[in-house]
This record gives sequence, C-alpha cells and structure tokens, in this order.
Amino acid sequence: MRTRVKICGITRTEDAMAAITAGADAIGLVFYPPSPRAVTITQAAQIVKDLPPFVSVVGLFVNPTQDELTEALAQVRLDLIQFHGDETAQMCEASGCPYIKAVRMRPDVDLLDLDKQFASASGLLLDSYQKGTPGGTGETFEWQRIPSSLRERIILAGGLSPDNVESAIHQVKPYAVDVSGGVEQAKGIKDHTKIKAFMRGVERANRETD
Ligand SMILES: O=C(O)c1ccccc1NCC(=O)[C@H](O)[C@H](O)COP(=O)(O)O
Repeated sequence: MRTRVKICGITRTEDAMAAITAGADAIGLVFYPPSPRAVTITQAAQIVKDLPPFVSVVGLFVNPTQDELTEALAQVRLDLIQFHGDETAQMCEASGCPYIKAVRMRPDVDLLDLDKQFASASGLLLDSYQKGTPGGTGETFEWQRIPSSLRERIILAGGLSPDNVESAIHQVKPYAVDVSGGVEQAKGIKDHTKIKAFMRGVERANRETD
C-alpha cells in the first residue's frame, strides 16, 4: 500500500498548497501557542477554507482542555485531532473527533501495550523523545524499536527529511510519514523545494516496494 504523507506545522496557505500540489495527503496545524509553528483559530480557519477538496486536516494539540477542543472544532474543519501531550485514551475519546495519539519514544515506551490502551485511535504517531520538549524536535529515534506487527498503525515522525525518508520507509514500512522541520526554511515557514524532494523520496520508496 502507498505510504501516506502528512506535512505538519503549516502556518500559511501557500505552504499548504505546495504540500498538496506535491502530493501530500494531509496537512497538520499546530494549536499549541508556545510553538513557533502555532496558528490561531482564525488563521487555521482561513488556511482550511482555501484548501481544495479531498485533503485531510489534522489539528495538533498538547494537553488541551475540552473547551479549547470544542472551540477549535466549531470553527475549523478538522478531520483528525493529533493529541501530542499526556492525554489518556478517555480524554482523547471525549473530543468526539477521530484522533491519532502521538507517542514520544522514551527508552521505556512499550508500544504493544500503548497500542492496546489507544485501540480507539486511528493510528499512533511516533515522535522522538527530548526532555522538556513536547514535539517537533527534528530528531530521529531508533526505528528498529517499532514492532513489525504494528506497521499498519504507525505514522512515522521525528527528524524525517528528504535525505532519510526513503530509507525510513524501507526500514519501517509505516502506514504514513509525518514531517515538519525537515521541509522548513525557518520555523513555521516551509521550503517548497524541500517538500518536493521529500515527496520524491516517498515516491521512490513506494515504487521500490511495489
Ligand atoms: O512542531 C511543533 O512545534 C510541535 C510542538 C509541540 C508538539 C508537537 C509539535 N510538532 C510535532 C510535529 O510537527 C510532527 O507531528 C512531528 O513530530 C514531526 O516533527 P519534525 O521532527 O520536526 O519533523
């Protein structure tokens, strides 16, 4: 099956369009004010309004309140929520929206157990662990830690770039890959040439595994 692609940390319509034109399946909008990639609800609503059909929109939150989620869901068409904090499965389910759960790959993470805990998630997004940083670290982790039985549930993230995405897909064979920093020219500003190069890497990997 073709590896899906999400480009995360979109803050501008032109970057969303560059991602989609290059073949990305989804864009990610960061609703976490301390992030340099954060968007307001008003900015997010405008970006989404400008999108063509058949593009998934993922809203990223870190330990949001139910009121914050309700407000964002009322004003922005979000297909999925990406919970990127310490949320429990119950909290994620309470949003009433399909969700993916980000897992920061601390040394003690038991992915098989987490997959059971978050059985209601549409997938598990695996990101690198860095103390004190909730995500978007730009670092990779040891991909061999991912059990092959979970491949179809995995969205591989953390430090992916045009240089390593082909090899990452070969090694992990995930359902999808997720990139933010690896296709930026500055935090929150995407580099359209890097987006195209990233997508070419994904396409090469997909062709080789056909
Ligand atoms: O991007 C952020 O600033 C951020 C802040 C807080 C939580 C998560 C954050 N980003 C996560 C992502 O953008 C992606 O889902 C993913 O982890 C890829 O990041 P990167 O390593 O930069 O490719």
